[in-house]
Amino acid sequence: MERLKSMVPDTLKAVVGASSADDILSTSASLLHFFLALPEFQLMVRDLVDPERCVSGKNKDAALDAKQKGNRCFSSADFSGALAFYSQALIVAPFDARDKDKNLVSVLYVNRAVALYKLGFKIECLRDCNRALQISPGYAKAWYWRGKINASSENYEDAMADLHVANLMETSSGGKRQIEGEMKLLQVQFTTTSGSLTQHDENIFKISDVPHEVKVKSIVMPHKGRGMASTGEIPPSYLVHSEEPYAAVILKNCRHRYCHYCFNELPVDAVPCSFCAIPRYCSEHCQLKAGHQSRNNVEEVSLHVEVPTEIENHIREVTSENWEEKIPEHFPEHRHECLDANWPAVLPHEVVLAGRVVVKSLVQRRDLVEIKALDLSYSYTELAVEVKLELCIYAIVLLVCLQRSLSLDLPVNPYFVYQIIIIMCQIRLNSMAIIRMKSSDPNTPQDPHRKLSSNEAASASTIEQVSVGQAIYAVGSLFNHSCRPNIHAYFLARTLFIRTTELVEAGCSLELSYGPQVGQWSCQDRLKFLGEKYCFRCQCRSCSVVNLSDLVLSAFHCVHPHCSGIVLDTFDIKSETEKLKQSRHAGDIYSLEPYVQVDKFGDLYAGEMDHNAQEKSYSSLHAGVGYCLKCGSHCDLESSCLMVSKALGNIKRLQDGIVRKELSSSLLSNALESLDQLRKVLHAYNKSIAEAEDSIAQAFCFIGELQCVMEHCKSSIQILEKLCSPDHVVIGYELVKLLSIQLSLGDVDAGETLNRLVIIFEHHYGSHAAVVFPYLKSFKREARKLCEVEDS
Ligand SMILES: C[S@@+](CC[C@H](N)C(=O)[O-])C[C@H]1O[C@@H](n2cnc3c(N)ncnc32)[C@H](O)[C@@H]1O
Repeated sequence: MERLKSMVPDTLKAVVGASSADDILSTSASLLHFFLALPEFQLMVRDLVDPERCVSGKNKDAALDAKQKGNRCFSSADFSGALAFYSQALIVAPFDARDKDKNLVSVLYVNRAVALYKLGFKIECLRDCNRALQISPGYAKAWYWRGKINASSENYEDAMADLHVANLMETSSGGKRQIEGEMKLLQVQFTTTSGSLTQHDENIFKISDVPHEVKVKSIVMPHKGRGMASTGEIPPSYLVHSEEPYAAVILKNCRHRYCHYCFNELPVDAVPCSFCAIPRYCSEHCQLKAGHQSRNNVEEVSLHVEVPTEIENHIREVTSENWEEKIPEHFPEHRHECLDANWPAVLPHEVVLAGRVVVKSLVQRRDLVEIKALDLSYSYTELAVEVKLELCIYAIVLLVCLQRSLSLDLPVNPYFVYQIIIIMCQIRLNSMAIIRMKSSDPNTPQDPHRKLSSNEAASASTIEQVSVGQAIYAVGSLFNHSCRPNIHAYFLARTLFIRTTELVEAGCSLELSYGPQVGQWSCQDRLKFLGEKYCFRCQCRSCSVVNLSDLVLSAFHCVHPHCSGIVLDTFDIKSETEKLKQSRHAGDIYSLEPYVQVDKFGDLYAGEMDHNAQEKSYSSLHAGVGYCLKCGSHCDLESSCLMVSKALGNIKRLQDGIVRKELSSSLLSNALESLDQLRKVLHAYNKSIAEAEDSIAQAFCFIGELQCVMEHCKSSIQILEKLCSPDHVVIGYELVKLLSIQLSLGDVDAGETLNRLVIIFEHHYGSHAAVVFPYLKSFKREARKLCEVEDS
């Protein structure tokens, strides 16, 4: 991209930079004309679409090489290593390649099944045996291992039938003897009351919670454009919206860990795309939904002997592809991208997402005259020159790639470039990051029934949110932003869910947070982020009134230790004064009374005032730079700032020590001293203190001093409760940490923490709380045990 950008002549760059939304068509024409005549551009596009140069193509030699490495690991009993190499081989193995006389993919599935068997992954082993048999129904080894795994799961009837088929298919006498030995053993164990190893796909969520009757409608709001509002009163925790994405794409750094369709964590028996070496799916179900087609090169089974009907039925049942299950009409997102093309692997994920939107729109309209995908707002004119140039170039590259890799006759003309630019601008403004909770995903190997104990519990239970995908939701995009939202959005698989977090009155707008929230970011930072990322100046109420959180987030303490007043520096006081000018509600300022001398503002808010009175009051606030807003005492901000920066330096060194796993006692004692200093000079609710408390808690966790971890964790939560609110979802995340420590310590307060945690999570995730946080179950079990011990 940088090379292409640098080739654009300055005059053309200037035209693009100065272009407005109305000029996109003419700018597209000039740029397209320039690039189509540029040999470097043609070379680059050829690399992106040429199957010969494709990095994402299948490669038999690489597959055989990985298989051999897997075999070596297996021989030395390194089954995890073998599993990894067989999985790697499956990703690059061409679907029709042969290994000696067998289909290579089936061989690899069976090899992986055996490694999974050795590692105790029963369901995964069975699934891999089935996959091998669906490609090669006559593969004796696959039947044999299917029999073994069914037998070990006490599924004797199936096991016997599998071994019977294995024996029929096996051609070597040694092999037959082994199978017969196994059958004899099984005969002894055989019981008809077998527990069946049911094959279910755990990665597909069964969503029982559907939105209640619709209580939302689209409205047009002053300064915010379209938005969504309630039609009647909506209770808290009410599911107001759920939606599948118009199009979605996985982030590049998540390709190896998450399913490319549903974005859940991949199981150990992930299924690769049969045609290219990039996507991995958690199941055939996801693979099919992403656009995979049923295979027609399945091998024939030829049985030379008479077999009983039940065995014939068993073979048919196991080997027939179970892909005919009813899948709702769905656009195959990945299908057009995997015809040996490089571009989906190489171009940024937003560009691939734009490609998916374009193709879906074309396929749905069934004509190639116009792409009219989404009716979403976008910004172009306000974008920086470099951003505009990049968008235009990517649109041209994408169009040419789509034209060459699709069998559709897609015209490469300025009008199409223009439409793709608009789609890219819509994606910039409206796409949502699909989030997963790290270490709390329902499909992580973490066992939700495991006992929480020792300092492992303390360190493992930090909730981290990870962006795994980017998606466009047609209706979800209409919800506007508020820095104090009244709805909460989250994802299960690809589905977006939106729930109220408070009682919403009839006609009230429903607004979620695009990222920055009161208590987490300062007002200035929120405005900056929203301006840069979404091109708007936030008009939510929280940005126009004075909030305690905005005042204290980075404030200093009054020089009098017992005064709770706030001392602001120039930067904060300027912006807060600006808000005061806008404020017309006395209540906004009176609620700050414990921290600010309200009398100073007098009747400022009691309605319309004369200009001089306003000026006088504001200037008295201006005079407060470095002065306590409550008692007026002066604070030497210069020396305070120096002290804070030194103390924060020590906290940073402690954090680095934790990351490097090198924690000396001097690092910890310096950090504790620094925390004391921060407490002296910063306001009691300053966010830096909460962060320092948290880092120190982590350090104590590292050395196993759980009592200290608990104390610092509680202190951090107390500050966050003031900054956000006691029932904010981030408090829930912090309570997870505290609870796991309390459980490890056998602290009886754990029950109370658990109750708070459950209330917060159910408030934000409703009946999905247990799916999003599967370990809630083990927390409940542990807390119950603790209470029983206490009672007895
Ligand atoms: C995802 S869209 C929301 C729907 C949009 N209002 C529409 O008419 O399509 C985001 C855009 O809505 C507007 N918007 C959303 N929240 C806003 C807020 N708090 N203040 C001002 N504008 C807002 C901005 O123009 C922003 O770029």
